[in-house]
Amino acid sequence: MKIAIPNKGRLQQPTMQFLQSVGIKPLASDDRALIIPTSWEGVQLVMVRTEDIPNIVESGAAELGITGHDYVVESGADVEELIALDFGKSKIVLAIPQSWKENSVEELKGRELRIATKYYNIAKEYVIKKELNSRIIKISGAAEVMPSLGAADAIIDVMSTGTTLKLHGLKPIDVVMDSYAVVIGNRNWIKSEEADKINLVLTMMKGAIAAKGKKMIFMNVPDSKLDEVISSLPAMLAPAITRLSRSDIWEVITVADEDILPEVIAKVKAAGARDIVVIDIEKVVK
Ligand SMILES: Nc1ncnc2c1ncn2[C@@H]1O[C@H](COP(=O)(O)OP(=O)(O)OP(=O)(O)O)[C@@H](O)[C@H]1O
Ligand SMILES: O=P(O)(O)OC[C@H]1O[C@H](OP(=O)(O)OP(=O)(O)O)[C@H](O)[C@@H]1O
Ligand SMILES: [Mg+2]
Repeated sequence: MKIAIPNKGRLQQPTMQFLQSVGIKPLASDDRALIIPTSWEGVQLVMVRTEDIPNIVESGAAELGITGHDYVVESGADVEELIALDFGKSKIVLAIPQSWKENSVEELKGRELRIATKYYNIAKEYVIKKELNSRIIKISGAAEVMPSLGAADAIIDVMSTGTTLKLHGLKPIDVVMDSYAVVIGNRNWIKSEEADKINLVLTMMKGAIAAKGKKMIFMNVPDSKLDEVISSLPAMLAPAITRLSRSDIWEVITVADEDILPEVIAKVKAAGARDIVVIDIEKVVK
């Protein structure tokens, strides 16, 4: 089976890291190779442009793909968005020159606008919905420079921190949509001969996401301290407890989010836990 992934750009590195956490590791091949075998027998990565991935997956040339939600909508491809990922987060915004007095899209009604964007279809639908008197100018990138060049009045483009807009004398006045990286699938993947393999890949992807930032904590607790240690754990952490053979020591095992780890360790240690061991969790398959 094939997974189409970005061969360059913003999503490339985080996609590779995500696949690594799933256990899908690219095997060394020619740097220029666009189809790469992986450590999972029968799973190949197809390296293509982020914006082409929805159409490639719709065609069935790759069963799965990782791309941006914005490109799924823009392409109009009939694919399934299977898993939302926690990277590639951005907003597609309408931005106008800072020097304009208008601060909302409503105030732009009636004004003639040329909007430069690489999201032609998204922009088209947006200006109709907002009843703007606009002409959409399709460009391939560097939208932020178009207003100061005089090639457009406004833009619809990706914003994350807003630094690029500010640098070019622009201000966002409306969010057209939120975007994030997604795992997409061909509509007929379930009928594919490789459905079992695809299903396993999806299960492992969800497992890696569920495990992210989660730690397993083991500790030894003397009989006399057990109640105190258990009650010092945050309420949602339901621990497993086992008595160590032939001793008055209990082993207490629990799972905690990374961000509350220091607090949990400090509390259980103060309550009498010893030999505290913390282990990364790789997958949580439900
Ligand atoms: N600053 C950003 N922060 C987070 N996500 C972003 C950012 N910029 C773009 N993205 C997201 O990354 C994906 C690809 O972005 P983009 O269209 O900029 O292409 P790129 O990967 O940077 O390649 P190119 O070199 O063609 O610009 C899109 O889904 C987009 O929403
Ligand atoms: O709001 P900001 O945090 O400034 O981010 C927004 C910028 O990030 C992206 O560009 P990228 O860095 O991917 O470079 P590119 O122009 O080569 O695509 C996007 O196209 C914007 O230009
Ligand atoms: Mg970019």
